[in-house]
Formats: sequence, structure tokens, C-alpha cells
Amino acid sequence: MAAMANANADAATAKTGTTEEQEPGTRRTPVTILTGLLGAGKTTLLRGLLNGDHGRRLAVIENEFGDEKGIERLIARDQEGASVDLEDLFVELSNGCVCCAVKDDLVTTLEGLLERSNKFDQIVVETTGVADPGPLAGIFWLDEALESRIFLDGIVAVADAKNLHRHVDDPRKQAGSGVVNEAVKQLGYADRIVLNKTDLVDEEGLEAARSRVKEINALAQVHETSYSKVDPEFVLDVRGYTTISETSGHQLSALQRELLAQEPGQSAAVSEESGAAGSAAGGHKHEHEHDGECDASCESAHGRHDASITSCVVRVGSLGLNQAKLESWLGKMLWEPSGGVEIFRVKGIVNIASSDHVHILQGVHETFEIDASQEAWGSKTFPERDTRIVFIGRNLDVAALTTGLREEAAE
Ligand SMILES: Nc1nc2c(ncn2[C@@H]2O[C@H](COP(=O)(O)OP(=O)(O)OP(=O)(O)O)[C@@H](O)[C@H]2O)c(=O)[nH]1
Repeated sequence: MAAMANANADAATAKTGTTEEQEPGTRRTPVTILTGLLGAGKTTLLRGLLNGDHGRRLAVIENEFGDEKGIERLIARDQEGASVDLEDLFVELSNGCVCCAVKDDLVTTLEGLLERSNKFDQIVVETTGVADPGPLAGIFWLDEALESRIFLDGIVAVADAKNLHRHVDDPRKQAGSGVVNEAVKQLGYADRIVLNKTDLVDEEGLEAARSRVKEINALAQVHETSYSKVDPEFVLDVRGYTTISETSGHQLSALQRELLAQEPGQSAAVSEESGAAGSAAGGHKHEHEHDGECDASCESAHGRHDASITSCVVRVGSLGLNQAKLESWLGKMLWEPSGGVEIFRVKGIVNIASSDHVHILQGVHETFEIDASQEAWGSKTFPERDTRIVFIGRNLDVAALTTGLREEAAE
């Protein structure tokens, strides 16, 4: 509990740019997105969290299937399981796309909920019925300028070790099949993966599940569980998207270690620790603008996917990059991808030629930001200028990404 209070105090401090004590009621509330296929163990995990002795008061927001086909109702439950009025927030989730029409509603409603109630320290959004957590992540990873009272803490995926292969390598959902593989996508977006139901597999089966998870997502920390028993901190204190000024030196070093642990140009091993990263206060995110309706790019976020989702790390050594060019290249990669490429998650340490400071790149779905950290190149943690970017996505071609970065983003 103490850790949480401190973390929130830090966040409030960073946001106002002062070291003053936070005003009561001004702290930002973390939002956790909980994803995973039916039966993987999400409810078991939630039950454990709601009954857990971690000191956080959780609001769980889940979809309630309504009478009308395709319409679900979001309800919140507090620690005692009592449902909390969400002002009849109805959201069309049937196609998994909440990125367009309901973005503002959802955020406003959650903020309203927080205004009215000091009952919650953290919100967990369970995404049953939403195959694709990407658009939700984009919604909750809000711009500092919005003065939002909520922030995205992390995406947690629960996977069933016994059935992982059956879902992830479903022959009906392979490359070129034109069918979305939700299981792969959920793992691809995750910051933390709870590899559950380990009691139902032998060591060989577990190893196979473990390595398949790592192939898909090299960045996420993975915890193997039976009955979703995890340390609450593992899923509730991810800080996966916090701004750099909210990020401790420890976390930044963790990100550095994480990136260093990855071999260039291939699917990488899962790191020991996941660091939070982001931008300095005052940085701004680059978002793909939608105009209220589901457009073609929105369609691509939930329409046709295959199972060719992996992670890779792109390195360009000491080559100095130009921030504007890098932003423009990333915008192109994220918003106008070609050749079947789709990037879910991007995270890295970047050498911007014009700056002495280590820059951090952070992106999810169609939103990204690059900003200076307080660390300078030449420090113990960052002795040499060196760019390392991890991409998680579909049809990634590490050679093409490296060439693109070299040719289009160099100073
Ligand atoms: N053997 C075994 N059973 C488990 C484990 N975790 C959960 N279960 C059981 O699996 C079933 C599904 O678990 P839930 O937690 O309801 O899964 P869920 O992801 O919430 O499922 P939906 O609500 O349908 O999306 C329940 O009967 C659980 O008791 C586990 O680690 N091992």
C-alpha cells in the first residue's frame, strides 16, 4: 500500500512539475487493462486481487452482455463486489472497436466516477468481449495536457498454458487466413503475462508454452501461475507507460537492461525486469486522429489479422537520429503501414543527435511519444550513444525496419 501511495504522489508531483505534496483528490488513478481468452483465468485473477492484501481499493470494470446483440454494458464493482453506477454507459463493443466513437465518453465517465467517489485507488478494465486491447490502451494512455485523472498503468494478459498452442497456432487463423487471432494479439500487447494453469501441463508442455509466449512478446514480464496466483504488484504496479519524469532511475536502468538483453535482429529473450518509460513532462504524444467513425485504419485495428506476430529489436548503433524525422517515420509505420505490417507496441532508447540526453520512445497502438530523459549519454548506465528499439507486431521485417530507420530518421 505504501508503495502505491508513493507512486501516486510521484505522479502528481511530476504532473505539476513541483515537489509540493499532492493536493488531496488530485492524484491520478492507474488503469489496468486485463485481457485474455475465455477461461484463461481472468476472473480467478480478479477474485484474488479483490480479496488480496495489497491495500489498493480496486474498481473492476467489465462488460455485461445486454439484451441487444452487440451492446454491452460496462459495470464497475468495488472491493465488496457491489456494483457502482456508471451512468448507464453503454458501449458498442461487438467489433472490438472502442477507439472511435466512445473514447471521450469512456474517459469522461471514468473521470466522473472518480470525482464522485474516493472509493477507488485503481481501476481494472476487464476486456472480455474485446479481442483487441490496443484501442483501449490508446484511450487510457492519455496526454499530459488533458489533465486527466487517470493513466494507463499496464496491459495484463492471462494465458492458459495448456491451451496456448491450440489458440495461438490455430490453423484457421494463420498468416493469410484473413482471420484475427485474438490470443496472439492479446499477448502481443501485454506488458505483463500471467501464464496460468501450469498445473495442467508437464514440464515439456510448460516449456513449449513459455517459449511460444516469448516468441510473440519479448518485452513482457511473464509469471507462471496456477489459479492465477500472482503478487498483486506484478499486475497492479506495472508503470508501463508513465512519463519519464515519473520514472525512477531504477526503472530507466531496468529498461536499459531489458533492451541490452535483446539480441540484435531477432526475436529476443524475455528480460528479467520491465522498466517504465515515457517522456519528460511537457512532452506530447503523437496520436492518429480518428474522426468519430470507424475508418479504414480503425478497421485495420480489429479487422483481419493472422498469427504472424512477433517481437524484434532494431539497432542502428551510434547513428544519431533526428527527432522530427524519427517521428515522421514512426507515424508512417504506425498509421500507414504497408506490406501487412502492423505495430502494436514499440519501446526503446533513442540517440537524438542534437541532444546530450538519452531519449525514450514509447508507443502503443497508434500513439507514441519520444522525449528526453534526465539521463545524459556518457553516464554509467548509458556510456555510449546507442539506439535500440523493440517492436512487437505483425509481419515485422527487422531488416526493413533497420533500413527505414537508418535512411529516414538519421540526422
Ligand atoms: N486447473 C486449473 N484450473 C484453473 C486455473 N485457473 C483457473 N481455473 C479454472 O478455470 C475456469 C475458468 O477460470 P476463470 O477465472 O473463470 O477464467 P476467465 O478467463 O475469467 O474466463 P471468462 O470469464 O469465461 O472469460 C474456472 O473453473 C477456474 O476455476 C488453474 O491454474 N488451473
